[in-house]
Amino acid sequence: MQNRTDFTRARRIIVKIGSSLLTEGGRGLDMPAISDWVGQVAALRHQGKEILLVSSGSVAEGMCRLGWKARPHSLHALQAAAAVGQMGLIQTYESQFQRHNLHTAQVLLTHDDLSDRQRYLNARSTLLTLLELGVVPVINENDTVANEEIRFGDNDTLAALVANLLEADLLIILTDQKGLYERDPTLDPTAQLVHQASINDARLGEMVGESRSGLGRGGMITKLRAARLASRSGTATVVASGREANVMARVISGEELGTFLVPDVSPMLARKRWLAGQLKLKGKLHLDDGAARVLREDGKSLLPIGVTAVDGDFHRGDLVACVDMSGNEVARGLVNYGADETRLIMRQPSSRIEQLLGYVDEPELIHRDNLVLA
Ligand SMILES: Nc1ncnc2c1ncn2[C@@H]1O[C@H](COP(=O)(O)OP(=O)(O)O)[C@@H](O)[C@H]1O
Ligand SMILES: N[C@@H](CCC(=O)OP(=O)(O)O)C(=O)O
Repeated sequence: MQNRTDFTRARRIIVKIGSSLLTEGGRGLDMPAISDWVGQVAALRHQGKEILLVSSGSVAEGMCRLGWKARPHSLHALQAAAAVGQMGLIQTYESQFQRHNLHTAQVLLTHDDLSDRQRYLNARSTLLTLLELGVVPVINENDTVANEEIRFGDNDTLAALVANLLEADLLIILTDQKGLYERDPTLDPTAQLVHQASINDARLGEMVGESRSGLGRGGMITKLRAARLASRSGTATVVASGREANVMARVISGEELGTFLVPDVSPMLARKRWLAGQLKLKGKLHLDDGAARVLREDGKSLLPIGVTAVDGDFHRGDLVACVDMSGNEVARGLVNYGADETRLIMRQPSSRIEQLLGYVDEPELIHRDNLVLA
């Protein structure tokens, strides 16, 4: 997505709503505002868009419920506030989405969940299943177990990691400013809004500053970093004001709102780079002619029935090569079953996986989204 007009084609969209917006100056959740954003998400969902909300606000709401005036410094006090506040946050979203006949799901993640290969696949499958079911996932950091993160409280990064996890088309970061300005507008009211910039533009780093609201955490620094991270999966980022009327649909329609941080690669190239770059091959799957053909020609997922032999010792989430009957590499990808399990289910239809293993993770051995052709 290199132009705003491309956003009309965006199908999978992450919307991040920051603490600075969600809480009315520390006086608890801003219910009318939340009701409005939920209405916007619901309208997009009813149009067939897949929307995931990354919502902050647990610490701020917890502080309000506990009657605390200042953000505590102790990690455990922050974690306690987050645990109390998350209840209010999720209750609010659930009741608001119910009015639009939509189910929500609470998903609490830590950064570790997304760097561990196995948990990465689990999180991905769960979120994709929720989207297929028409549910709107409401994601926040799992503050009860996160330690460093809560101190920096950075849901911008979490939203970018979710964009990577699901190869989202678009990440919309809603905050209390109209976008990214040349300088912090709360310090310099004459600063101009940046409408569009490449995420590689080195000048951006000099423009962004920290949060000064006392509620938000990362300021624009983490938003810029998040946009760079999101671009690794080819995801485009727009930073815009959550107070702008009907902001989500207007951004998606291509209207020039906020700051568009243009990614430098296409999603496909990004995925290839990612698979090629950070992972070591852990094993090899030998494919029969039919499987090699559907992978090469139809871009299909690899099913166990097309595998004739397995080399190596690998686990769910590891990178493996797929070779044809002459030993030529067809593709490589992240495997859904470990080597021993794969040996049990190879040459078998997916319908037999449960009978053979006692459970089913996925019907595919490698999902096409996790597969890159050689
Ligand atoms: N160049 C900039 N443009 C806009 N805002 C900036 C910039 N530099 C720093 N900021 C600060 O970032 C704040 C938004 O970040 P933050 O408070 O963390 O919000 P959120 O809770 O939405 O993540 C703004 O209110 C502003 O003070
Ligand atoms: N998980 C914390 C995160 C706070 C946070 O990241 O805030 P921000 O990115 O400034 O919106 C919470 O819900 O309060």
